[in-house]
Amino acid sequence: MEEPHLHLDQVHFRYGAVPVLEAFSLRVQAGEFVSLVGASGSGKSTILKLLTGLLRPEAGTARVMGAAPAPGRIGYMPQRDCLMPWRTALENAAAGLEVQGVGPREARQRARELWPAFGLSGAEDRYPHQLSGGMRQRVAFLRTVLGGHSILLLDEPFGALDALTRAQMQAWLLGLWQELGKSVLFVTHDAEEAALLSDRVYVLKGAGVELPVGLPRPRSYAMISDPIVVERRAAILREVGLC
Ligand SMILES: Nc1ncnc2c1ncn2[C@@H]1O[C@H](COP(=O)(O)OP(=O)(O)OP(=O)(O)O)[C@@H](O)[C@H]1O
Repeated sequence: MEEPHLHLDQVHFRYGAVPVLEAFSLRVQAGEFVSLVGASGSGKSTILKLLTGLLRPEAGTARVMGAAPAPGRIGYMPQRDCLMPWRTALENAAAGLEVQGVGPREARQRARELWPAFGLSGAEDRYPHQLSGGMRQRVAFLRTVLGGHSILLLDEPFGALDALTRAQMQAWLLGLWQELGKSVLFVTHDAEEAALLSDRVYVLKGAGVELPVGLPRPRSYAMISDPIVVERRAAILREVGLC
C-alpha cells in the first residue's frame, strides 16, 4: 500500500496522569477525506496536535508523509476561526501566505483568485465582526488552504454554526474538496456530517473503531437522505453508544 499521508500507529498519550489515547491507530491515504468522531473530551483535538507536531506520543508513532510531524508541514484549522479583528476579510485570508514569507500584495492577489470559490464575493473589505459565522469560517478555511499544503486538519469547522448554515457549508465543502483534491482529517461531533462527507470514519473509543462509508463520489448535499448515509450515521451513533 502507498505511504499514508497521515499515520498514527498504536499511539499512547496522556496529559500528566490522565490517559487520553491508548493504542490508537489511524491512516489517511493521499486524497482521502477521513473524519474523527467522538464524545467531548475523547481526544480528537489531541490527535490533531500529535499530527501537527505540537504534541508527541508517549508511545507508538506519528508520521506525516512518512516523516516525523513538524509544525508547518500541514494545514491546520483550529476550532475557533482565530480571525484578526483589525484585518479585513481579504487581509485575514492572505495571512496564511504572509507567514510563509509571501509579500502582502501578492498574498492578497492570490487570496482574490480563490475568493469567489469560497463564496466571499463582495466581502473583501469587511472586518470579521461584519461577517456571518459561515463567512468567517470560509475566510479561515481559505487562509488554511492558501498555506498550500496537500494535507488539511480541520477541527470542527462547522461546530459553532446554526443547522441551516451548517448544511450550506457541508454542501459547499463537498464541492470544494472534490476540486482541491487534498487529504483531509476532519473532526466533528455530527455523525450525519461525517457519513455524508467522508470516505472513512474513526470513532474514538478505546483503540479506535474504523467505519468505511462506501457512498459513491462525486457527492452532493442531496445524498443526505441516501440510505447509505442514514445507515452509516446509525452505525457511528451505535459505536459512540448513543443508539
Ligand atoms: N493541555 C491539557 N492539559 C491537561 N488536560 C488536557 C489538556 N488538553 C486537553 N486535556 C484533556 O484531555 C482530554 C482530551 O481533550 P481533547 O481536547 O483532545 O478532546 P476533544 O475530543 O477534542 O474534545 P472536544 O470535542 O470537547 O473539543 C480531555 O479530558 C481534556 O480535558
